[in-house]
Amino acid sequence: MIRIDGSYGEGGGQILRTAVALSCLTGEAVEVYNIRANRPKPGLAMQHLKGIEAAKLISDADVEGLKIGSTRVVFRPRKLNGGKFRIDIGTAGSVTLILQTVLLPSLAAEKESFFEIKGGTDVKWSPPVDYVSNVTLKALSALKAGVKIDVLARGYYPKGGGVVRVSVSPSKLEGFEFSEFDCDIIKGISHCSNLPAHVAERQAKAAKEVLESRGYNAEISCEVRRDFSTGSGITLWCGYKGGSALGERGKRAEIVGEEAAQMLLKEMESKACFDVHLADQIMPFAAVARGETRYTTSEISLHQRSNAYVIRQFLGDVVEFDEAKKEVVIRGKGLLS
Ligand SMILES: Nc1ncnc2c1ncn2[C@@H]1O[C@H](COP(=O)(O)OP(=O)(O)OP(=O)(O)O)[C@@H](O)[C@H]1O
Repeated sequence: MIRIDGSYGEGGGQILRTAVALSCLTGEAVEVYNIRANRPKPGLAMQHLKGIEAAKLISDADVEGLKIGSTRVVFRPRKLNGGKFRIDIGTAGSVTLILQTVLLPSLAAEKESFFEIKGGTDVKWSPPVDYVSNVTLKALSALKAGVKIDVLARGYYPKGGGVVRVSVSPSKLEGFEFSEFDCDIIKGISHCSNLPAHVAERQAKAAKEVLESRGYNAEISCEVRRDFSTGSGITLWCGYKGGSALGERGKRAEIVGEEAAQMLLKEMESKACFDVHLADQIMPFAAVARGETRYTTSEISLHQRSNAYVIRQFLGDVVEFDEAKKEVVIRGKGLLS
């Protein structure tokens, strides 16, 4: 059985998600201990628990330690299944972090998979759903992954209730060399629910002004909704880079727009091809693809290092960091060919 130290690197939820995803895909049982040891409340939180439950569902796994606060989990997958799955996180836990657990193994299932996931679509410390649709999936489609995401409702903190439908086709992933960064036009979505339309409009206008003042063209659409939860946010992207921000009570819409624009601009200042987040998200996919994947990143983060650690336990030394060039080279094992 593969053993993973959950306190490695940033010691957060990422190690657990990558470990469980690779366990489902390879069929190898895994034990993860010291789970989220470096977090103020160590062990499984609801979002992590739901991610493991989702992985259990698609792989018919036998799981030990599946409860809130648990710092050790043993996951023994049986057989990967395609089909229809419904996952209700119950809170505003991130739907995109659930996807980080189930997407990779579902690409290896014999049949197509359809997920309906209910929770937070735009919540702190996780990729906004528009980032996944427009940045993560753009990179995954270069690796030939067949994934489609539809957002039916948005879910914000604290009520959640956002709904996404995701279809995943069995795919033979291939490595890809991502070249230098190139940005023609910045795109974006500014959204709000149960708030006046001017909230989304002001977020978009403020972001556009910042981006245009730096010489970029920006096309930002507005989405004004009446969903179950109340909130707002904006996600911007260009090439393989993104920037986003969320509204909060007492925070002016203009500040939200400016924050997202500044986050994207900071990434665009670097000549790297990927932003720091995409650079960790793509690693497990590239590691199982056939052939080599290469990209530069604005930063070699702890999340990337801990993903490399987990990948090494399952697949050997396939990830290499060139610290000077800030380049990640992944020699894929061709498990999906
Ligand atoms: N603004 C953002 N845009 C895109 N991706 C993001 C953003 N913020 C976080 N992410 C991604 O979300 C994931 C978060 O992983 P992390 O381990 O921090 O989360 P977690 O499960 O909530 O863990 P913990 O609570 O233990 O920190 C990473 O893949 C990271 O790249």
